[in-house]
This record gives sequence, structure tokens and C-alpha cells, in this order.
Amino acid sequence: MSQVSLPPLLQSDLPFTALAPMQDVTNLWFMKVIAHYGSPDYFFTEYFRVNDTSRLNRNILAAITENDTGRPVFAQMIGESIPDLVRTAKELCKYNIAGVDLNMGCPAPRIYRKNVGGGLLREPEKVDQILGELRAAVNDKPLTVKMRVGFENTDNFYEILDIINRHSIDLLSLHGRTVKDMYHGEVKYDLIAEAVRRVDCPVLANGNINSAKTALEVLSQTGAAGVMVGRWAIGNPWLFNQIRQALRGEEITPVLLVEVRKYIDRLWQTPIVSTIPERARVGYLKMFLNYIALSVDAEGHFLRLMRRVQTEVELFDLCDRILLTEATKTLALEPFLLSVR
Ligand SMILES: Cc1cc2nc3c(=O)[nH]c(=O)nc-3n(C[C@H](O)[C@H](O)[C@H](O)COP(=O)(O)O)c2cc1C
Repeated sequence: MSQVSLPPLLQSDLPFTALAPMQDVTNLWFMKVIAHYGSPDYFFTEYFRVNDTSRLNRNILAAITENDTGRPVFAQMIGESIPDLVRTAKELCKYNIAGVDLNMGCPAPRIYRKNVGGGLLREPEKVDQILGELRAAVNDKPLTVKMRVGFENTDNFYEILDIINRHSIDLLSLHGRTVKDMYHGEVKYDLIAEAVRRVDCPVLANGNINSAKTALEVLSQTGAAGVMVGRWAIGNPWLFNQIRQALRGEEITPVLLVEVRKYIDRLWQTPIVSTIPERARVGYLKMFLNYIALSVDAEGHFLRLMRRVQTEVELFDLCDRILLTEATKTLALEPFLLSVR
């Protein structure tokens, strides 16, 4: 059984929703933007890197200390050194966090080669030690894990689920791909369903939940307690509200493209934009537009044109031209099947 209770949900009779942690995306500003359009139940920070010289990153910490969204924030750590993970977890517990989350899924080779993030999935014994020590250190707040179904196969999957039970983990966010899958290929929702049956704690299903309809399908297929959404909330920040509408059996409110144009302005107001050169600013916004554009037109017209522009003026002219000309056009309720690469 779990040791401590999770923070209350926005609506206690509905499954959970969470914004997935995304490095360089889910900072304080982005959480505020998402909250403006409809918060998830829970937020997760970008990962705090943990090693023998690490200190809490101030920008990531701001997403906890300056967070006025009203929603609980889990602080995610990535690392493998047990004393340093314990030290960092204890430091984090001094702040107003919903809980401490351990990253066991990051697929970047420079990360997993150090046996952290997704690399830990190759070493169940190490996971056992880490979770045992962390559980002893984090005993009055939730201790949660975010992981994938395996490193390159699912050989250790069940053993790791049993370790999660042994250490009374309070919430498991499970991306239904292996580390080697990166972000491609099918999400193995059947394995998420297996985890739901095997672990004692609630499971958040994660991976390719790109619409309210998909959220409902995944919840029904997996029996998960909730859904965690990452990239698709970048493309559609109204998604958490839409998921709640669908769960309540209500019709989903479509979003006019003029509102999408305002969302882009809001993203542009992020404090970092004013500190970086134009080229980097344009690149920064394009990262978001790569997802937004997927639900704008089925032909990929906006996506293609957006990728070609180079200056801030060209970028905003294009956004105005595509998003402000047809007064009644709405953002698709699920992305069109266009390549995001
Ligand atoms: C740009 C980016 C950054 C990410 N950073 C993190 C991270 O810091 N910690 C983590 O656990 N997962 C991270 N992820 C993985 C996401 O949390 C999520 O598991 C993954 O994107 C699959 O969910 P989705 O299909 O809803 O995007 C990141 C993903 C992306 C695209």
C-alpha cells in the first residue's frame, strides 16, 4: 500500500491528468500558460540533475517556489548516486512540492550512458537500492517514479514493477515505449494495462495521448488511474479541459484559430525570449509551432511555411495570415497525421 496520500484532484470523481515533464518546456512560464487554458491535476518539473556537485537549479526551482497556478508540482530528479539523490530529495522536501519524482525513462544517449534516466532500467538491483533509500528519506510526501517499459526490451519490466511495490511508490507514470524506441513507434498500452494490474499505486498512462478521444480510449484500454500528456499539450493547451469535458460526457468546446494566435503571443511573452538573440527566439517559438501546426490544417501548409521562415517579422506575419483570416476556423480536436520531424 502507498504510504502517503496524493494531493487532491481538481475533480475527485474523474481520472487524473498530468502535464508530462519536458526539459526546456515545462518551466514556470509554460505551467502558467497551461493553467490559463485549463490546468491538469498535477504538474511535474523538468528534471533536476543530481550528482556529487549538483545544487538545485534555480530556474527549475522557480516552477515550484513561484508557482501560482494553484496546482501541485512534483519535483523530478535524474541521477544514480544514492547519497546525492537522498540529499537532493531532502532539500526538495523543504519546498512546497507535491512529491519527489525519479526519472527512469530519459532516452538521450548522453544521459542513459551514465546509467541515469532510462539507463537505470538495465539495473533492477540499483533501482531497488535507490528506491529503498529514497523511500526512507521521503516518508511524509509522495515518492513517485516516471519510467518506460524497458531499456531495449521488457525483460526487467515485471521485476521493476515488483520493486515499485516493495518500496511503496505512490504514483507511477509509465510511458509505454522502451528507451531505445525514443519517441517513435507504437505505444504499448497493453503493457501499461499489465502495470496497472501489477502495482499497488495509481498509474498514469503516458505516450501519444493527443486528444480527448485518445485519452478516453487509453483509460478504457489500460484501466489506468489517469493520463499524462506531454507534447500534445504543447500543440493544444486546451487539452486538459477537453479531456475533462469528454470524461464528463460533455461535448468538447472547439477552439477558434484566433485563440491559437493569442496562445502564440502568450508563449512569446516567456521571460527567456527577451534575453536571447532573434534567431534563437524564432527557433524557440518554432519548437512550439511544430506541434501547434499539426492541428491547424490537414495539408501541412502552415507547418511547411512556418519551417521556412527566418525572422520574427516573417513568423508573426505567417501566424496572422494563417490563423486570423478565417474567423470561424477551429483547431482540430486531434492532430492531423503529418510528420513532426
Ligand atoms: C522536449 C521533451 C523533453 C522531455 N523532458 C523530460 C524530462 O525532463 N523528464 C521526463 O521524465 N520526461 C521527459 N520527456 C518525456 C515526456 O515526459 C513524455 O514521457 C514523452 O514525451 C511521451 O509523452 P507524449 O507522447 O505525451 O509527449 C521529454 C519529452 C520531450 C518531447
